[in-house]
Amino acid sequence: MARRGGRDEHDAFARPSKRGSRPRTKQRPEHADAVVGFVTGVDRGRYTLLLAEGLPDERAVHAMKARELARTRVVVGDRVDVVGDTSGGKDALARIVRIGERTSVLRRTADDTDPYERIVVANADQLVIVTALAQPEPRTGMIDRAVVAAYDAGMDVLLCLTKADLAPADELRGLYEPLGVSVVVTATLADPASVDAVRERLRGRVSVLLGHSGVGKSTLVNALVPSARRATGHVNDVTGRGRHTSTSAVALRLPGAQGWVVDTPGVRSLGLAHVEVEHVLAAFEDLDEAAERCPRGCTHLDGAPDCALDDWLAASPDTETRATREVRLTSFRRLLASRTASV
Ligand SMILES: Nc1nc2c(ncn2[C@@H]2O[C@H](COP(=O)(O)OP(=O)(O)OP(=O)(O)O)[C@@H](O)[C@H]2O)c(=O)[nH]1
Ligand SMILES: [Zn+2]
Repeated sequence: MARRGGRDEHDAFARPSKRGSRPRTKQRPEHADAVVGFVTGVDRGRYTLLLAEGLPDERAVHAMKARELARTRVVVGDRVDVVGDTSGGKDALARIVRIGERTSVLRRTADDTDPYERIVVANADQLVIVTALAQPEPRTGMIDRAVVAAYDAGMDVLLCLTKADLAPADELRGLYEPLGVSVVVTATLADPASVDAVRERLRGRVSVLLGHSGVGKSTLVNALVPSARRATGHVNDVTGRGRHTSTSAVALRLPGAQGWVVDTPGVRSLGLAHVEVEHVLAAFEDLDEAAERCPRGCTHLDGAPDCALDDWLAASPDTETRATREVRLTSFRRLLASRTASV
């Protein structure tokens, strides 16, 4: 359900024609010489971009935002137009003049540590929820919430269950597959070949990796992108933090330009205050259709008066369909309920 493509606007920007089809206005300088860059890193107002991705003149450049974008946030995954010194030389500094329309926006809600709602990553296709099968024990409340955040953002979900050498995956698989979540099981250290299934699911896509400290996310990232050399190890008992000092997201390219993984070392939870039920519902075609007959403002939760999802279940044509629908509805309602659960 993640929308790929949608690059037309950017292609238009990249077109070298000086007589572009867009009107010139005084407010918005044309910047006909702008080129498109992909934001791979953000560090205190300094952006790292990849230009001419996949072309012979592909290069990384550093850039700042143009003054007119001072109040606009640029995040990892953004496609931006840049002007100025785009040569990619060591001291070259380009200028971001426009941000491309975003196909998806993964947000985190304001919380105790950060009073602002923020966009974490733009234009990602899928959220990879990295969860250990043991050490630490999986917490389904956290997984549910991440699924909600991804569906709200318009992203697919891949549940990556790590440390399969320590515990079986059947139970979690049974909980999440009915929600349309793809599941892969890995044992990165004991069985490096198990990572191939993850690689397969990442190919050609922009994927955000999200996981709690100690689940083996850095170990996985290092297996996927050996040049990344993410710090791995145990959690600091005193601070409760991992060894990472950086907290901003960074996009890492899979070998052979087979897609991007965005690591989010500082993001421990996404927060769901901004989530709209309708966005989550849209990820479930069958339920979405059935819910068209719900009363206005229906919460679709268990016991919601006249919720058409109950009628949809009751109208199952046979026992097998009923069993499938029941699992799906129960799982969906569990997801919705996780929005307001305290964790
Ligand atoms: N048994 C087992 N241990 C693993 C596996 N993958 C990683 N580990 C171990 O789990 C611990 C945590 O791994 P990391 O990769 O550092 O975990 P992380 O999720 O990046 O955590 P932070 O570094 O705190 O963000 C390390 O001691 C790893 O060696 C696995 O497949 N099986
Ligand atoms: Zn309803």
